[in-house]
Amino acid sequence: MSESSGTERQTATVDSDSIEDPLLEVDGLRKQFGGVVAVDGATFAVGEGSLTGLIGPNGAGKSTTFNCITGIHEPTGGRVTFDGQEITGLPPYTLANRGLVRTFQIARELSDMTVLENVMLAPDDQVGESAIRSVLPGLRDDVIADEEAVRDRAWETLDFFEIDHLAHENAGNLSGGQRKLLEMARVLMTDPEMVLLDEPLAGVNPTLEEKLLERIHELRREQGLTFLLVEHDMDVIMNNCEHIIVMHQGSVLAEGDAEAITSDERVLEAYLGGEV
Ligand SMILES: Nc1ncnc2c1ncn2[C@@H]1O[C@H](COP(=O)(O)OP(=O)(O)OP(=O)(O)O)[C@@H](O)[C@H]1O
Repeated sequence: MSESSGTERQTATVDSDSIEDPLLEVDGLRKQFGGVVAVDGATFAVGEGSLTGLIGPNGAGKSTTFNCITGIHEPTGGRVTFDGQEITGLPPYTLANRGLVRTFQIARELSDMTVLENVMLAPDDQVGESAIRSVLPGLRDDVIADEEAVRDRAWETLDFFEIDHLAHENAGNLSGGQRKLLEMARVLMTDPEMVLLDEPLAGVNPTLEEKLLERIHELRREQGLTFLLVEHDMDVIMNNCEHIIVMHQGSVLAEGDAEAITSDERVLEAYLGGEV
């Protein structure tokens, strides 16, 4: 840093209050496992319709933050608000009914079912209650009874992700990348407003990676969906996310666009000091 500037070093920090139209707000989130404080007062917001990246060195607290938002872990402290309503500690199926979902790996028992069956069932581990109701939340009972509607919607979703040719294949036979597309198709069937993606591109080949990213951008553009993405691939984050939140040691170190983040000395220091 130049001493001659005479001013405070410019950083990428953006006050979360400055996020226009926040859909998700995380305020002072804390999660402790015994003596380990995994998340230590994380505060940030995700703008409606944005593709926001959550990054940080190994052990920064990204996955734990994710799990606290999506009802996998109960936070030790702090508050999570979605669409203006507090959702702190609510279970995944309640969140899914409100429009906040995350992708899940295809469970072992679903591997023996076909791709179409997987999509028609939707993630009942996520939504719970009636599988059919989970597929199309908010529909009237008489409509829910119409399995054909669910089937049509399932085919449309498979077509959108270009895995309709795999409809009758067992999910267990898919490649890693095809599984990721199926996981996305399953959450899309719940008609979400916001999707949280934890490492959606891990083990995905470049062709399918491009396809998945294209679909994410299309869903934002055409349906106004909001995405929060945890991803270790920096190129993916920098090239696709308009807003990036950097976590370090359980709290938010900096946030801003790719240019601001890559020129923030504290971010570079955090990564150099970490194991990345
Ligand atoms: N269930 C748990 N029990 C005890 N400690 C945990 C648990 N889950 C996470 N931790 C600890 O909390 C800290 C944050 O972990 P977390 O997995 O959230 O970080 P991360 O940023 O997602 O890391 P990575 O990029 O390596 O996945 C780490 O020190 C981790 O060892």
